[in-house]
Amino acid sequence: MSKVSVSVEIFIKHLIFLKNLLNSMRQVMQVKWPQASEKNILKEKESTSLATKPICLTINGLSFSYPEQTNARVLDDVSLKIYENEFFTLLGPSGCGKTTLLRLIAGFQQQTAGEILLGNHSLNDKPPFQRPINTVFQNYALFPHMTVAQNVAFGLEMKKFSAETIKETVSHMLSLTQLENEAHRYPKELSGGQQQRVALARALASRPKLLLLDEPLSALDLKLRKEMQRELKHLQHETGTTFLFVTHNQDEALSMSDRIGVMINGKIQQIGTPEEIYNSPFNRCVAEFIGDINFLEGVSEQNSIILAGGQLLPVQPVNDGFVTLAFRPEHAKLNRQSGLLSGYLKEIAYFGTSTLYYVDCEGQPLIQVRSQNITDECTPFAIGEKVHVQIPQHAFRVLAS
Ligand SMILES: Nc1ncnc2c1ncn2[C@@H]1O[C@H](COP(=O)(O)OP(=O)(O)OP(=O)(O)O)[C@@H](O)[C@H]1O
Repeated sequence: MSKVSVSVEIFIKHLIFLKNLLNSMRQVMQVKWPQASEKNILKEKESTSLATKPICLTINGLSFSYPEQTNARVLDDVSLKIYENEFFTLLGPSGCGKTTLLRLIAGFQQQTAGEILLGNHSLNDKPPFQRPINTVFQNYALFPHMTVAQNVAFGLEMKKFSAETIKETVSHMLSLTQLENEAHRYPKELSGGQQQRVALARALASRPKLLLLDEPLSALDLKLRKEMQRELKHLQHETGTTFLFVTHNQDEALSMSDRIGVMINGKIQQIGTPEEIYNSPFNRCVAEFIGDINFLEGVSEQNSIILAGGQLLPVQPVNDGFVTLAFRPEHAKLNRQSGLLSGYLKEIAYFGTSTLYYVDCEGQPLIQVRSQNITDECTPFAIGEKVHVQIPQHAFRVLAS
């Protein structure tokens, strides 16, 4: 036999060995991955259930640049629908264009392209005072020379409601916001939380069709902020007003909203319920912005993905070439025996209710594993220790790039 045919034979034997190895690993791991069709089903379910709801606000292809920034679009082809009585949150990092979008909806700024509709009526040519929309600003913007009651009555007086209606409405709003005892005090005599409630009472008193809230809780300390989050939800429910709430705080968005629109660099990246946004982020930008997450880089190989550390995952890749997989730290578990990944414990951060472990796995970025501090079932892990990371099959998401 010639040298060439011997080499070919060895090469083929290697191939067969590798193929068998792949198949046996596939069977052992049996990882089942979310398929694109599952995502589509989710979308369809959502759109069918929402299709019957009346629409409050429609934004179609909205774009905007500030005059001095003609090259850069602050908003780039933004489209979304908000339904009546919905608590919709626009979530995004600082500078992504959230306030600008609110200013366009309120009419303080005019879009360069696109359309805004309230119900079926275009707002394009309507000045701010003709739009049945109110705004609650970050700094409250209360009238300092007016009492709480006068602040709340202001919008109603401008609209020339009768004295009796104004008295009744102010009393109702002060009761809803628990400000009855503060009616005759001035803004400077109130705490931050009380001022926030006056701003809300004033904005809701004239029964706007849509209330825009621009980071209204950001000036409050954490405890008060949590209290006000619950009060805001309660107020929205009691008044039945549609809320468009803006924040860069993901916890706030996840805990308060019916749906969230994630905005990054002037573009809406994903719209969904808090659970959809958290559990099924559409792309890496969204996944990175919402909560802690781990990314694994890999290369697609037929029906599998080979991780940078050489591990093989039997998953149908969504595209050829490089792929990104994601999983949340709370879905993984540290272990001393075995796991998909292994490495050395690099850092430990204690958070009271949970502990976050950072594991240095070869060929991957630092992997985070969050463990609830509910039991002391195993000897505590120590920095430098060799550990394994178990990741259940349902934890993985294959992300669009
Ligand atoms: N009046 C203005 N003139 C020029 N550029 C502006 C003006 N206002 C905002 N910008 C720019 O537009 C972009 C979006 O700003 P915007 O205030 O809408 O962001 P944001 O998401 O609300 O940020 P934050 O959460 O910090 O309030 C930023 O790059 C900002 O610098």
